[in-house]
Amino acid sequence: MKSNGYQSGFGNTFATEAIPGTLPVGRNSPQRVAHGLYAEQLTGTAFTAPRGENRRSWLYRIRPAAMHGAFEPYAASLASGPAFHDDFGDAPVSPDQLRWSPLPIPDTPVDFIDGLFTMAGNGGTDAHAGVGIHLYAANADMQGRYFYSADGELLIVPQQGRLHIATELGVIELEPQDIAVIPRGVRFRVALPDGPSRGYVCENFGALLRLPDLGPIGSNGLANPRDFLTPNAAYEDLDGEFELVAKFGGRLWRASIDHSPLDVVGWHGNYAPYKYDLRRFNTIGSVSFDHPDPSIFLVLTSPTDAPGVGNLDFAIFPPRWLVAQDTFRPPWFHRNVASEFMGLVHGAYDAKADGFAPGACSLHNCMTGHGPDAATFEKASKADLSKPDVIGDTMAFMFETRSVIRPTRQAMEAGHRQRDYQECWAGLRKHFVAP
Ligand SMILES: O=C(O)Cc1cc(O)ccc1O
Ligand SMILES: [Fe+2]
Repeated sequence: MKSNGYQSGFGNTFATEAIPGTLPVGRNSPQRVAHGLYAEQLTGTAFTAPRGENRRSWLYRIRPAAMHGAFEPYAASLASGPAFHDDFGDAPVSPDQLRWSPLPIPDTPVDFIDGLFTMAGNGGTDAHAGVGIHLYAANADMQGRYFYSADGELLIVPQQGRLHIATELGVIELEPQDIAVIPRGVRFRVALPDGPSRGYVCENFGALLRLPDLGPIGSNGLANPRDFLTPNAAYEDLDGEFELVAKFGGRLWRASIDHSPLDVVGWHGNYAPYKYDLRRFNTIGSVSFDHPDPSIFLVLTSPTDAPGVGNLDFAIFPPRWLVAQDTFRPPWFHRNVASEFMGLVHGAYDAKADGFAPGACSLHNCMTGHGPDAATFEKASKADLSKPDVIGDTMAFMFETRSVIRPTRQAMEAGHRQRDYQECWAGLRKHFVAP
């Protein structure tokens, strides 16, 4: 399925048709839809959600989404069964700092769905709160099968290789340093134009992601709404023996389907996938002294009922100038009430000299001490502050949540876990000399 381009704006009410004259005018559900299509509504919020929060779209499609065989539990072709689930377990979570090297690319054909490996999470779809955090490593296109999650919206952060995401509402083409959000329920298929591919996925069980308020920053800055792109309608009219894989209640299910569900010829509404190029982020920082709190790096937030407290905050650490005077310029040592899962898409991260390669990830839970490693501390404490410093080649990110992030058993046991991570602080020497 080819891209038909994009419409710009965050959360807009869009109207798009792949064949002219598809969308009904002045109503949503006429007695007969143009071109013999079916009308179907897809809601992403409660019917009665306040207008500013209300999200729904009307889809005009070749066959209704109801048409497929019975679902049965999905047994992945992988020997160990699906590694993609919401089993965050009830085992005690240690407050240790944790870090993992990049997930190895498989040496047998594995597509995006079978390549998903659940690392950590909290809450769940029933609680309408929390997140699931997953890595993917894949090398094959999803062929003859389609996927949706009924549990949460999917924030996709590719790290290696482009993703061609054909969705019911149109095509999204992503490359590393772009992100995409696929809403709960929207069916899609992922192809990998570059072959071996890797990245991160955060499934959001809470309120839908939105742009944060800007407070005293004003009416512009950080991620600007017009840089968010939603696809124009595109469809395929395919009959065949296909599979529909669903994530529902934290588990994978499969059903046979005798046609492509990507058969939406036109749609209108404000519940739709979108993408954003992280390089468009307008980065704001200190031009006097001190390293600011990372809230200035917020791209998207899923709020909770508590003012200012995120269910999921998605922040990035993009290229920027460091000019602060009399300041330790990299991230300071800290302990936070929030829990932080970090990844690196590109380059190097300014708090870690070694061991945090693109594709790696780390987890620093509530009140767990962390910060620059010994080599970074040594270098930044002696840096010449009379000159500005540019961090050119970097794109790190953080999924931050209000609740403790529980690493899965498979993540704790994984071969790519760096069991010696805490050693990165061991070289911090005692400098104190009592006067
Ligand atoms: O490296 C981290 O742990 C993330 C982080 C970055 C920063 O600039 C300030 C605080 C913070 O938690
Ligand atoms: Fe941190």
